[in-house]
Amino acid sequence: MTAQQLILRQRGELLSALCCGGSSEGLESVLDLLMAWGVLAWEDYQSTRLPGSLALCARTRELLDLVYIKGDVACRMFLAAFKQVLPDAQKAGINFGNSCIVDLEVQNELPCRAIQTLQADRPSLVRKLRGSIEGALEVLLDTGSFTPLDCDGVQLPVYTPSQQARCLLDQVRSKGEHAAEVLLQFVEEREQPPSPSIEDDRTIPKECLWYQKKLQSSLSAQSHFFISTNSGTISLSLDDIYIDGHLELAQASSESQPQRGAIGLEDLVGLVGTLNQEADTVLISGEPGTGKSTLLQRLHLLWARGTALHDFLLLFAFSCRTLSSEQRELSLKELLFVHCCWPDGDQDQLFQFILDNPHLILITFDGLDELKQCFSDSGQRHCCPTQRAPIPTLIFNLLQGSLMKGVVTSRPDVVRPALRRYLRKEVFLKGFSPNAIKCFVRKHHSDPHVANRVLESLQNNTALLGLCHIPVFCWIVSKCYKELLGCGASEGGPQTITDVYLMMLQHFFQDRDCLRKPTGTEWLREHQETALHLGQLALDGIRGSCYTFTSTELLKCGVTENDICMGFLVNRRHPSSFCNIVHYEFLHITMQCFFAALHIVLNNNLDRSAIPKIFQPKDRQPTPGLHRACLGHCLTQEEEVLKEAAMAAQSPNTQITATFVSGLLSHRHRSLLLLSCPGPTLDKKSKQAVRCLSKGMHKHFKSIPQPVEREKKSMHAMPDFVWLIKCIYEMQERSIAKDTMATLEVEHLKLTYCHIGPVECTALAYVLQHLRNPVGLQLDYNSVGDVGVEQLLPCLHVCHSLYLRSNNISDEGIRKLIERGIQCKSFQKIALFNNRLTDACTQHLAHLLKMKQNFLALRLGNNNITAAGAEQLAEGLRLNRSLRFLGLWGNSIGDKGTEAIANALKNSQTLVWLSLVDNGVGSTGACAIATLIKNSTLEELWLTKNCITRAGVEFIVQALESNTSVKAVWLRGNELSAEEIEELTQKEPRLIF
Ligand SMILES: Nc1ncnc2c1ncn2[C@@H]1O[C@H](COP(=O)(O)OP(=O)(O)OP(=O)(O)O)[C@@H](O)[C@H]1O
Repeated sequence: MTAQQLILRQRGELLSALCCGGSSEGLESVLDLLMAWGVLAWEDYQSTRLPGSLALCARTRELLDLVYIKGDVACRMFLAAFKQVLPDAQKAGINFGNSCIVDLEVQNELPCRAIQTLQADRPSLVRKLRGSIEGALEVLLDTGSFTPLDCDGVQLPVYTPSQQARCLLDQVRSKGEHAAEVLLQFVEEREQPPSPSIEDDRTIPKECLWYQKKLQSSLSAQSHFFISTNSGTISLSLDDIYIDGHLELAQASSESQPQRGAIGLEDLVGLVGTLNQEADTVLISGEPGTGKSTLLQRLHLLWARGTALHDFLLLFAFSCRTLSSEQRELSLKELLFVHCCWPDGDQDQLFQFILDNPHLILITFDGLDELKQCFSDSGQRHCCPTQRAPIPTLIFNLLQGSLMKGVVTSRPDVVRPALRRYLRKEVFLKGFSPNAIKCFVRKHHSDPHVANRVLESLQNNTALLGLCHIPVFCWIVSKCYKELLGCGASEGGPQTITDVYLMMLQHFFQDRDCLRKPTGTEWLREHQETALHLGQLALDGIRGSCYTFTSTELLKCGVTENDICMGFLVNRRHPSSFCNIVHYEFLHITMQCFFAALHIVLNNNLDRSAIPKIFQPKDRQPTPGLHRACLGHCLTQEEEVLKEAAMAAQSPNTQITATFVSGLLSHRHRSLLLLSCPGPTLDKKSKQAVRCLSKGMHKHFKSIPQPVEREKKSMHAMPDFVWLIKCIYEMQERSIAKDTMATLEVEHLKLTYCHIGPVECTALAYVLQHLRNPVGLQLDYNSVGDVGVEQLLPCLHVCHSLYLRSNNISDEGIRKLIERGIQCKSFQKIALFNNRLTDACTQHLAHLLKMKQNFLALRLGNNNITAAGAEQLAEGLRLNRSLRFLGLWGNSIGDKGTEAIANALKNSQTLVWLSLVDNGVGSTGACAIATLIKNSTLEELWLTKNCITRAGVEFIVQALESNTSVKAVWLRGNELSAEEIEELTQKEPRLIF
C-alpha cells in the first residue's frame, strides 16, 4: 500500500492520535519536522495555522489534506515524522507500512541564509530555545530586532515553553535576516562548551566507561518485573506498561508569567522552569500512586538506553525506603558504591573522577517522604565525601547541592519551605490525563474487545473514571477487569477507593482459588487469616513508618508461606547486602494502608483507641523530624498517650489508612464483613469513626474567623479538611454528609492549592451538596480537569460562584458545566482564568448568558479565545440583562472581536467592569469601545497591553466627555509616546497610563 493510501485509510486514527489529549504539541512537532525536511514550505505551514482560531482537529485535518495533495513522498515523510514524534501508546495500531523511512534526498540543500537555517533546524531550535526564551528576547530587544510588544506576543502566558519557542521563531522570521542571525548567534553562544563532556570519550577513563555499562545494565534490569501467576512467573517490562503521566511546573518561572505549561520528561533536568539557577535539585512531587517511582524508573531506563539525560555519564538511583533500613553511617563513596553499584575495577580512580566531574553525575532519590526524618538544613554540614555520616545527613546534604546534581520524588505533604530553598525547580506529577487512561487500558489489554468494554464501563461510571486518573487505581481497575465487568449496571460498579481495593483483594484471593471459588460474599471469610496476618504486618509498619520487612518481621506477625503466595507482597534483594537478605514490601504503599485498615476493622481484640488514633488530625503532630527518643524524657504519662497518637498520625499513610477504615465501615460492605466480624463490634467501630469525622469537621468549622465588616464569612480549608471529606465520601452515608454540612455556615469556601483532582471533586460534591445555603466555591490552582468538573455537578446548585482558575479544563468540561449551570438558580459567577478554553466553548457560554438573566460575572482570562469566539460570545451578551463583570484578559480577540463585544454590550445597563487587557486591540477596537462607553453603566475599563494609538484613545476621550459613570480607563502598554500620554492625561484624568 502506498503512503498516500495509508494516510487516507487511517485518517481517523491519525487524527485522533494527534488530537487526543487536547495538546497541540504532537501536531506542532510533526510540523517542525516537515518544515525542516522541506516537505512543507512556510506558506503551507501558515495555512495550517490561519486563522489562529482553528481548533486542533481542524488544523490536523488541514495538514492531512496538504500532505495528501503533495503526493506520496510527502505522505511518507509525514508518516516518518509522526512515527518519530508520538509516544508508543499514541501510535499503537497505526500501520506505517514500510515506506516511512525518511528519504534524505528530499531534504533541503544546505541552507545558506539565516532564515533558511531557522526552518531547517527548527526541531532542534525549538528544543534549545524553550528553556531560554527570556535570554533570547533580551538579545533581540537589545539589538533592536524586537519591540516590547513582540516580546509580549511571544511570552503569552497561555503558551507552553515549546509554543513560546515556536512563536519566537516565527516572529524572528517575520523580522528578516538580521533578526535571524542575532537569534542563531545567541543559540550558538548558549551551547555549553564541551569541557570534559560525554561526547569526548577520550577524556573519560576506561574505568568510568565500564562502570557506566554496569550501571546501565543494572538499571535496565530493574525495569523488568517478575509477576507470579497461577500459570507461572511472567516477566513484564516497563515498556509494556508505561504511559506518560501529566507533568506540570509547580510555579511560574517569573511572577508576571504564570506558566501553566505541561512539560515532558526531557524537560525535567533541562533549563525549563528553573527557579533557582544556583540550586541543583529537582523535585517531582505528587500524591500517592500518581506514578513518581514509575516515572523515575522510566527516566533511569531511558538514560540506560542512551535516549535521555545525555549530559550525564553516571546515574545513581536510590530508594529512600531501602535507605531507611540502613542503620550504619556511610560516606558518600560507600553510599554510591555499596548501595547502588559496586565497581569491579579501581574504586579510587573512579571516585576521583566522580568528584572532579560532578556535572556529569546525576543522583536520584525516590520517596523522600519515606525517610523517617523530615528534611532539615539545620543539621550537620557534611562536605567531605569520604567522611561517614548518618544516611539522612548524607541525603540532606546532597539535596542542598553541596555535592552534585539530584532528582528527588516526594509526596507533597512533606515538602517544607526548608527544602524549597534548595530546589532548582519543582514539578508536579498529576497522574493520567483522560487520554492516558485510554492508552493505559489499551496497552494493558491486548484484546481490543476487552479494552473497549473496560473503557465503556469507565465512561458509564464517572466516579471510577475519576479514580483512574491516579495510575495505581487505573492499574487495579485494569487488573481486576473481570470483577469490574461482572458488576451489573444496576449495581453501579465500584464508586470509592475502598471499593476498588476490595475488588483487588477479591481478585487476588480468587485467583489463587481457581479450583474452588467461594461463592458470594464468602471469599473474605475464607481468607480471613491471611488478611489478619498481612494486616498486622501492615499496621505495625504504618505505625513505625516502616515499608520493608524482613522474614523475621513477617514471622512475628504470623505471615505464612501461603500468605506470601497470595501475591500482595513482593520481595526485594537488599542492594547493600552481600549476604542475600531478602526484604518484603507490599505491592504498593496504598495496599499496605488498605491491609492495615482491614486489620483495624477485622480484628476483634484491637485496643479501643485504635480508631481514634488513626483519625488524629495532623495538627496534633509533633514538630517534624522529632524523634520518639527526644520526646520520651519530658512528658507525663497522659502526654505520652497523646504523643503516641500524634506519632501514629505523623505519616500521611495513616490518613490513607483512616480513609480505608471509613470505607470498610460503610454500610455497603457490612454483609461482607459480618461473616468475619460480629455485628455489634462493627457497629461500635463504625460509631467511633463517625464521631471522629464529625469532631474533625467541627474543629475546622470552629476555626473559621468571624468576618470583618462588609466581608463575607469565609473558610480557608486546611489540608485535613479535604481528607475528612474523602473519609465521609468513602463511608457513602448521606446522613453523615447531611449532618456535617448542616452546621457549616459560610459564604465562601476556599480550597486553592489543595491538590484537588477528580477524586477529591467526587467527594466534595457528595458532601457539599448538603450545604444549607449557597457558597462561593474557590478551587483555583488545582487539577480539577474535565472529569473533575463533571464530578462537581451534583453540588453546583449550592454554588453561587465557582472559581476554577488554572485547572486544566477544556471546552468539553465547560460544555457539561454550563448544561447543568443553566438549571441552577443560584449559580451566578464563574472564573475560568488560565484554562484550555478555545472558541469551541463560547457558544455554550453565550447560551448560558441567554438563559440566565441573573448571571453576574464571567471571567475567561488567559485562554485561547479569538475574534471568532468573541463574536459567538457577543450573541449571548446581546441578550443578557444582568452581567456586571466580563474578563477576557490575555486572549486574542483583536479589533474584530472587540467590535463584536462592544456592539453587543452597548445597551447594557448592568455592566460595570470590562477587561480586554492584552488582546491585540488596536484603534479600530478602541473606536468600538468608545461607542460602548457613551451610554453604558461601565465603571472600570481595562485596556492595558494592547496596540491602541493616539487616534484610538481620542475616540475614548470623546466618549468620556458625555459619560460620568466611568471611573478609570487603564491604558498602560499601548502605542503612545511619552508626550502623547502627558497630553491625553491632561485632557482626561480618568485615563490611566
Ligand atoms: N506512568 C505509568 N505508566 C503505567 N503505570 C503506572 C505509571 N505510573 C504508575 N503506574 C502504576 O501505578 C503503580 C504505582 O505507581 P508508583 O509507585 O510509581 O506511584 P508513587 O507516586 O511513587 O506512589 P507513592 O507516593 O505511594 O510511593 C505502579 O506500580 C504502576 O502499576
